[in-house]
Amino acid sequence: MSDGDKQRFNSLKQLSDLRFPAEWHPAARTIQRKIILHVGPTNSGKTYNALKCLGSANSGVYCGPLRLLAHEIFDRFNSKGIPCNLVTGEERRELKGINVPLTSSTIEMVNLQKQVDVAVIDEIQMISDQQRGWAWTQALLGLQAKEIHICGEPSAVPLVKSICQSINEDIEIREYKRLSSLEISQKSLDGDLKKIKKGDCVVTFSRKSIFSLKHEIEAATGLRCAVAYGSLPPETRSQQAKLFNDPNSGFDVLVASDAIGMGLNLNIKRIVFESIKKYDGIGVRYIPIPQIKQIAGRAGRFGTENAVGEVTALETSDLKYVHQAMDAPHKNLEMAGLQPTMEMVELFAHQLPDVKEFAVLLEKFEDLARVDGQYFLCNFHTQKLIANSIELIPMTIPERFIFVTGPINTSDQRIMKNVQKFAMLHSQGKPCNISRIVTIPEKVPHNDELLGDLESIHRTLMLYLWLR
Ligand SMILES: Nc1ncnc2c1ncn2[C@@H]1O[C@H](COP(=O)(O)OP(=O)(O)OP(=O)(O)O)[C@@H](O)[C@H]1O
Ligand SMILES: [Mg+2]
Repeated sequence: MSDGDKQRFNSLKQLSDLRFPAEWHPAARTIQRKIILHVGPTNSGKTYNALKCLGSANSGVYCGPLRLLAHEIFDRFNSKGIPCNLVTGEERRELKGINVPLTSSTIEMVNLQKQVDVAVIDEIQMISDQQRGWAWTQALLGLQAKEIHICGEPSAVPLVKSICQSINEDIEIREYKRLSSLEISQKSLDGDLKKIKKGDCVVTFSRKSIFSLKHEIEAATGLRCAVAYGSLPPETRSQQAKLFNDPNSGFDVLVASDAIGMGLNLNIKRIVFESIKKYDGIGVRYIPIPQIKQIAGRAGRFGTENAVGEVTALETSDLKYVHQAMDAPHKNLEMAGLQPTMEMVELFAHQLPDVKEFAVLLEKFEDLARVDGQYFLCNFHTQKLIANSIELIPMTIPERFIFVTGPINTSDQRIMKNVQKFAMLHSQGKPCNISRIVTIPEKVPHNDELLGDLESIHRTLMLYLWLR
């Protein structure tokens, strides 16, 4: 290796050194922050209590995992007469002409430059998520708040404690118990859909089976079913949840995927697992234990006639796994995610002028990056797929970074094509006429394929708003 090469290698190693992420946020390090961790099972009032502190603050921010939740908190505060703004990747709603003390935000979009009295970080266990974990780490290390309320599962306690210790911050732990009891049934439904009753939420893991189950249950019981699954737009999901919760809507059963695990207010009496396996992009696997617990925990709702929740399975063979999962002790999280900032990637790229492809650049960063034992580098898998699809379109590194970190479902080929169209227009400096890119169908979709098209159109519109 020549001296020049050595120097360049050292400089690359330095630029990809992620061992001290707390130092990325010098302003937060100058504030004496008080950290309160609210932990407990699903439906134990963690978020409720954290929001009570936020509601009485002079200034504050809520950081949530989903657009749906950010909206719900925004609505909740404003309807109580506490002015609150909304900031998500797709949408900004800012109340004009008055002093607005609060902001409800999706965690990736939270403003770390602003000083506030109180911040809430919800669903902290997501800090270990392979793709999105970095956003929780960033909020935890970077929020300039005098008081930070963190809510989540007990599995996150040792990791959050250890991160706080590493930055010399004290942490107070408040433990919660479920507000309603939860019974795991000894009997399955013996495969008989006729046994589905009002207040049941039937859980299955593919869109196809959600709709076929809905039709089968409606035929077998005469009850009408609302649906909720991941690629259903958040507004529709919340409208379906409202139908199910309203005893007079005529929709008495919910057929849903794991999308009910977070963010929806649901009045479920009993969770019925129709399936306990899911295709994860590679193979069919058992649903992980923490997820079974989170979904099951949705049964039973404090202060309603469904105060005691029940959990069962459609098939006897699946009920055994549900029991095992519910009895299993929780496993502590070990590492928090990190993602380099755009500036870091840009400086890194300057040292490698010969590397033209952005995906290769990301790969080199991944190879060289060093992290401390309690952190990991979030994977660049989707970023690399997006980078490859727009590789031939001329753009600067920061522009590429915006595209590759966008909310893009890379398994949807239609949206991947539209990403290229957006990138092309941007690169040519042309305005984007969205009605030329998507056409909203006039008729309600009546089959699986048309429904898939509609979901793609929605994703494209959301990406358009995000890029705007
Ligand atoms: N003290 C209380 N008084 C009235 N309602 C409450 C109280 N505590 C919680 N609730 C209600 O109970 C429900 C569950 O509370 P919350 O959403 O805070 O639970 P959580 O522990 O955050 O659950 P999850 O893990 O699902 O996020 C909510 O509808 C909430 O408004
Ligand atoms: Mg909560």
